[in-house]
Amino acid sequence: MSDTRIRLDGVACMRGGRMLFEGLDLSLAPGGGALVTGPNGAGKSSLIRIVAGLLKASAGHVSVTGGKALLAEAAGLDPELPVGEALRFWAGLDGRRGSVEAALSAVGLAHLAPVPVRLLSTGQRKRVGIARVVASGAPIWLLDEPANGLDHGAIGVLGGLIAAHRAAGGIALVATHLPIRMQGAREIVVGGEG
Ligand SMILES: Nc1ncnc2c1ncn2[C@@H]1O[C@H](COP(=O)(O)OP(=O)(O)OP(=O)(O)O)[C@@H](O)[C@H]1O
Repeated sequence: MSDTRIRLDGVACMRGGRMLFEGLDLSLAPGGGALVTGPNGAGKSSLIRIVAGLLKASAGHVSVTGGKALLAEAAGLDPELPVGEALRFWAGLDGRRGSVEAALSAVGLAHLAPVPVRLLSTGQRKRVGIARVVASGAPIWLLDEPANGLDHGAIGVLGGLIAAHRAAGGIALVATHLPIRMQGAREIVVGGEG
């Protein structure tokens, strides 16, 4: 993961004719983390999408080196499939079908592997989304509101997974309006009128 890197220079994001943020610089090397906070509509998700390559910056330069795993609102899991199979579909694309069981255990949901995705609660669905990121093996985690719907214990588990990922040389960029513990992380506050 040594050449893994995120670098933003003077990045701006304009949406719907409104400047959400501009002049944003960010440099994350292996082990690095950044926490993006700000009110509703400030541009947290937009920043994650820019780094994911799904949205073009209005100005500035974006450079991302390394495989990315994105956790967004839509988990992209087939509602009819059992949880384990739904995760194996995605992990299989990365040649990592064998990593699903451990990833489900990491989020404390190994027992839900045979249960159809559509039967999951909100928090369980989010945790399965986190398992999908863990199973991907991607060095760069882009997490958009990963704590939404999680109980206190699960937020602690999430913090531990992010810390372990960074300790192993990964990078985490996390947008959240809930407190998530990320030691030594750069804090980015995006403005906005809410
Ligand atoms: N496709 C789009 N076209 C125009 N404007 C958009 C589009 N998508 C989002 N926006 C606007 O961009 C702004 C920022 O949205 P974004 O989802 O990045 O905010 P956020 O900080 O993640 O908000 P929240 O905390 O509510 O999730 C909002 O005002 C939103 O209405």
